Amino acid sequence: MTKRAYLSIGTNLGDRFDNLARALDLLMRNPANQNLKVSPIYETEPVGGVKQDDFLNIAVALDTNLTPLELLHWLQIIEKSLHRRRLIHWGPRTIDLDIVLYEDEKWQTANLKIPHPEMGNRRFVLQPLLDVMDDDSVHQAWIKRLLQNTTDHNWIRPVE
Ligand SMILES: Nc1ncnc2c1ncn2[C@@H]1O[C@H](COP(=O)(O)OP(=O)(O)OP(=O)(O)O)[C@@H](O)[C@H]1O
Ligand SMILES: Nc1nc2c(c(=O)[nH]1)N=C(CO)CN2
Repeated sequence: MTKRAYLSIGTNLGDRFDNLARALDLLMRNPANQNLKVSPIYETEPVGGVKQDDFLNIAVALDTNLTPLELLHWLQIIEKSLHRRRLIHWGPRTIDLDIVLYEDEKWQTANLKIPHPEMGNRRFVLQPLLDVMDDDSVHQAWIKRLLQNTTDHNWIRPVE
């Protein structure tokens, strides 16, 4: 059964534009993923207290025949192939791919939490997510409300 999934992707190490392009290419190399919609690219202030370079962030919507765990696994393969190293919690990374929403399903396991628990605290997730959200999505009104009410006032600006 095909499901609509929404991902958040961030990068602040190396060639950030190339990292995004490579991540999207790898994402769609899995034939279970179709109908990709990509948000504008935003440059964003690092959130979370670690001093580090600015991020590029995007969100994507896609149809997938993967289960949430299979999708997570595919995202981790992409992170590995882009040589992501996990050094500091909330620290710099070549690429980070998170599942934000998966249809209207809820997951609460050690390895996978959907909706992503931090989304409401991250303008860099909410704004691009709204950009790719389908108008008929059951989530749209909720995401608009989260964006209006978020206490995250770090800057984000679309890249020209
Ligand atoms: N919705 C989700 N999407 C991606 N990973 C998730 C999700 N929920 C839980 N995880 C788990 O989070 C781990 C990733 O941790 P990671 O080091 O990327 O955290 P982080 O990027 O520093 O922080 P954050 O997850 O808040 O962005 C993965 O191993 C995965 O099992
Ligand atoms: N602006 C921005 N800040 C972050 C980001 C990110 O993608 N963008 N990712 C983090 C770890 O998940 C921590 N802080």
